[in-house]
Amino acid sequence: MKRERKGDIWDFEHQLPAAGGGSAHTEKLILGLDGGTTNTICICMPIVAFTPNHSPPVYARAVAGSSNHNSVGETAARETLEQVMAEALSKAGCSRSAVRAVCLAVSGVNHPTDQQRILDWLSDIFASDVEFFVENDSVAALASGTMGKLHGCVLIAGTGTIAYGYTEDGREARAAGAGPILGDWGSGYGIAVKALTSVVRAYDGRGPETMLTSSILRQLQLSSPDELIGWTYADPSWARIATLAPVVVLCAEAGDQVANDILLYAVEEMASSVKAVVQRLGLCGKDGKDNFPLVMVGNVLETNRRWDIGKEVIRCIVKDFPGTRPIRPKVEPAVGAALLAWNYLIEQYQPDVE
Ligand SMILES: Nc1ncnc2c1ncn2[C@@H]1O[C@H](COP(=O)(O)OP(=O)(O)OP(=O)(O)O)[C@@H](O)[C@H]1O
Repeated sequence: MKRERKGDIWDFEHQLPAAGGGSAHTEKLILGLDGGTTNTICICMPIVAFTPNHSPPVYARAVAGSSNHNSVGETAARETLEQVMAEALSKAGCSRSAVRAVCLAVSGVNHPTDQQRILDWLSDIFASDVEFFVENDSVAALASGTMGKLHGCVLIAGTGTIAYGYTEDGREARAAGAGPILGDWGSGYGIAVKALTSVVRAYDGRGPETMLTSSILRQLQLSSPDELIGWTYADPSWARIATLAPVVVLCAEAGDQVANDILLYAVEEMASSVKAVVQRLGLCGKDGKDNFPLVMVGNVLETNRRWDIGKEVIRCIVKDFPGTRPIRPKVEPAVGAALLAWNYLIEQYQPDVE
């Protein structure tokens, strides 16, 4: 089957209906899943042509809990994934037989054995002609910025942080993402831990006074830094500690030097993760000037009023790699996952696309 380009719309010799045409009950579908440590999102997208400048059509969206097998165990992770796919299909008014491809991008998939286990149970659920893609969740984040193309680097910074990169010939590399104990200082958790440490150091007389003390105590409704010991021992979970990161930004914006230094350190850490990946994969070319997409995802990189962490990270990277093309995705990672499968199906059907 050949693909023709008509204006800005990819058409497929009438094999694919145009967006909005036909009923959800008869169209072939792609399921895109973004499975995180906190929740799992599944979207259902028809296999239709759409203009590159417009959002991909999404028929249904369902949300469930964690599907990271490291956090919840394999049985619970599988149940969550099955449940969220069933719910998305039900919302779209479609049955499992309409599914043509499934792209599961799940955190905790780090090794070919993880992939194989998921592929095995997916093939028990769906018909034999369904295409499966099982990837780490950073793949969906990258694809959400590149509209399904696996090329470039993605920097994710939320509770945790990781940099992941792919070349067009299928090589991949990652940096950071090993957890806070192993040095993810660019993460929301890393920023918050540095802030809490600074408060304790100031209280002991081991470090400079900082506005972080009053701001963090106010935020946590505590009256003395001594009480931070009980607060951290009570529940040291990463997500709970990481919620303090915005306080650090506010203090830095108000001129606090300690908070400012914590953010500068986080910026350098994130930039060095990206640079390591870009260099290992040669995304920047031999002279370091080639263009490559850098997809930026996660709340740490979202725009703050004055101290914009994402902008500072980009500034640091561009100094070494002027061809960096920063992208803030317009679609969510679950849609990125679906687009990955969409692109693959198109390439399969249209091998002689220009
Ligand atoms: N305005 C802000 N400035 C800096 N950091 C922020 C801001 N708002 C939230 N954060 C940080 O972002 C974290 C949440 O980010 P996000 O929701 O992207 O990640 P997550 O999905 O919880 O974690 P992960 O991506 O690691 O699985 C918060 O816990 C906090 O550390």
